[in-house]
Amino acid sequence: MDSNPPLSSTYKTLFANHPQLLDPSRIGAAECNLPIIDLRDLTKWGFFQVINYGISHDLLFQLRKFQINLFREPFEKKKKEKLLELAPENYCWGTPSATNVEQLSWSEAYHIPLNSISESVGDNMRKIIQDVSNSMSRLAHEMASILGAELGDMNGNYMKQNCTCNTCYLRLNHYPPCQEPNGAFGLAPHTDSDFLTVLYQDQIGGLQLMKEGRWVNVRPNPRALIINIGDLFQAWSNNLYKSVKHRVVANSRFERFSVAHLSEGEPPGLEPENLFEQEEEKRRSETQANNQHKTTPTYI
Ligand SMILES: O=C(O)CCC(=O)C(=O)O
Ligand SMILES: [Fe+2]
Repeated sequence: MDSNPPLSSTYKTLFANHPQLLDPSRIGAAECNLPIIDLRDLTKWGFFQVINYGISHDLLFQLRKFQINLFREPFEKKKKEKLLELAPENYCWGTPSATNVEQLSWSEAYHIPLNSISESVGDNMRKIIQDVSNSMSRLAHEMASILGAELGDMNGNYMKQNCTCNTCYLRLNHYPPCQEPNGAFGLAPHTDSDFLTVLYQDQIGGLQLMKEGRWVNVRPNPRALIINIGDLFQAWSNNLYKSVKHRVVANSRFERFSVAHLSEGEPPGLEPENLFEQEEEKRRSETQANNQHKTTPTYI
């Protein structure tokens, strides 16, 4: 017995009445390859780039201009004055506890807790920081919900519940040129302690990450933002996603700027303003433990 329905016999007359439909060219179309998303890449790398992320280049450029002007202020002013109306601890430079070059970060940074922005920063700047951080938070949540779907968290609920603006901050990084003969780290090796980091870097390069036991350079892409998995996400995903060790090498000729949006979770009993101090501390101890990886990097 035929298992197909009687399509031919039923619709024979329909076709017979419309012979023009039988021209085979009417069903022709060009061939295309659908984009392939290799989910294994996401679990292997821990770092990836996104494009068309829905944040205007103009907005990011305004933030970059502000960032450059901010770091151009005299050092004494940055050290003593509340330039962003933030506490002096929100500005940091070098690595006060370093006892050797391997532990040193040749950089300065502003940590901006996102919950305090509204009261603190001057109007124009506040708007730019708020717009960038809102957009980056939205992007982080979107990515978390895509990645979380693999783990059965269909709406990114975990991150929604645990990472709020109370626990997130922007870190403005500046890496001055370093002419010391033996080179230096702009940022000593570390993993990010947060859930997910969104990074906006300039085109100078210097970010390196650990891949299969070797350091590799990340080639900057002007169209892309970088997303990386933090320790919290690794733990929550039961090690499916990896919080990958990374560092920045200092450049002897050019300064470099980057902005990191960090989505911390709310650890019980820890005040948000202590989060970045905790992260600095974590970096310091990691630097001491991990410098055996100082090998020549290759580009990826
Ligand atoms: O500046 C960079 O490229 C990386 C910054 C970074 O790793 C961080 O702020 O945690
Ligand atoms: Fe980092």
